[in-house]
Amino acid sequence: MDISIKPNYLSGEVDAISSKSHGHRILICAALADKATNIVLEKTSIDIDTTMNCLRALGAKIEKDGTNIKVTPIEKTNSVPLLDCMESGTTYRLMLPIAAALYREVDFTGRGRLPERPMSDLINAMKEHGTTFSKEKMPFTVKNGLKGGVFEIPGDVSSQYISGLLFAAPLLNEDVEIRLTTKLESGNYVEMTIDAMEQFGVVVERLENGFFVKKGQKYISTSDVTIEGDWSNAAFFLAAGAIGKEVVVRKLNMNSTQGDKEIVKVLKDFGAKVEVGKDYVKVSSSKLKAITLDISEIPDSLPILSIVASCAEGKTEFINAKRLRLKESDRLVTTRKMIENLGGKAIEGPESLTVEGVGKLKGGTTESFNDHRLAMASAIGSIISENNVTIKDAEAVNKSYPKFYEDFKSLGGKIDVI
Ligand SMILES: O=C(O)C1=C[C@@H](OP(=O)(O)O)[C@@H](O)[C@H](O)C1
Ligand SMILES: C=C(OP(=O)(O)O)C(=O)O
Repeated sequence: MDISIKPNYLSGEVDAISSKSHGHRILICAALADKATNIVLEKTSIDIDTTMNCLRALGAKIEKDGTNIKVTPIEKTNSVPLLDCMESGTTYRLMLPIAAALYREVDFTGRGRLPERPMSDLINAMKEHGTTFSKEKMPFTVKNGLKGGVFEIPGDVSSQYISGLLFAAPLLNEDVEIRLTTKLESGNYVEMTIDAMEQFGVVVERLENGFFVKKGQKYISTSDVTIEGDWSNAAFFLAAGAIGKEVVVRKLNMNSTQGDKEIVKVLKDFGAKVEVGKDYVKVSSSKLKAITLDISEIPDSLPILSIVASCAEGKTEFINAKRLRLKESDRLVTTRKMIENLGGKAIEGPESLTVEGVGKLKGGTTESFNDHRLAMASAIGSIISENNVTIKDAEAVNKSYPKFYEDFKSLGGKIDVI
């Protein structure tokens, strides 16, 4: 689907959708627990549905009734489960150690760029613990289970490796220590994992250089869990406020462990007017100034922040961005191309992106690059464009935010499908 957006300010209020990252984690803990858990999840996305389907393949029962989801824990089957991770990195890296711990044999497959995204450090760490893989890349068959002990793994490729090993740890018969061989990046996502595990009764100890999970712990079902609002996706509309008129995003948890709640501070640093309420954030524009931002802890915010940077006086530098190349697209390349396609200026470094503030973008034709965050950032870019913005393959938003264009229109956005 290609769409054309007529430049127009967005204004008004919108509810944050359910967090993809929190959703994956609570579904996983519920599927590994001792009895059924009820989860309230406002809206799913392809990635959350993908995790649900993988848990079903492992033998969990997941029933949806509107926004209520009942998860009945995994009962192992005699067949060889097939886990299709679609294009979800989180599903793949979280489910691989879990599935290997539960089943003697399990098949994995995936689509799009996912089989090419990094996995070798996790695969090698699992091989050291007895797991065998029919091939180095999906589709493959995983056999022989997973043993506990000490896992050595880098922390600067994907934090999802660590989250996956942590989730699997209580399923193993030995203590598990995860020893980081580099500094941990995207560390808040690991905190979110530990938080979810603790909510289900599993204690994770933080070591100076890693994590420790004592053997013999069990996931224990908790009372109803509501999936919190998604800060990574709220960021798109909060940014719309910063470059346009007043926008309010509701249903956000100010005490969330989601790293992307940092958007509040970042927009303030750019100079936007930001008001934080009990469960909402209100943003409106002011004179914006360029900043230098270490993006390593909040990688998913780069595409939308580059749109904000296009509006800010001076050159904004996004540094420590090497892992941006490992996402649904190489986001240093695709974010640069998006800005260029829309008539702005961006310079790509090996591990950085510099965006020059140009005030207004020209608009024009860009594409999603099959990356939801690029499609959403381009749509928000239309606000500061002189001409219409055409986005090719705009349906990429379905990966994390299927009702993005609906919400965009509810705030006054003007979209035509072409
Ligand atoms: O664990 C998670 O839910 C995620 C971790 C991050 O990935 P990396 O740890 O690979 O940076 C983030 O980019 C991704 O969108 C979601
Ligand atoms: C990188 C992302 O997701 P994943 O790694 O789960 O594919 C994302 O949502 O931006």
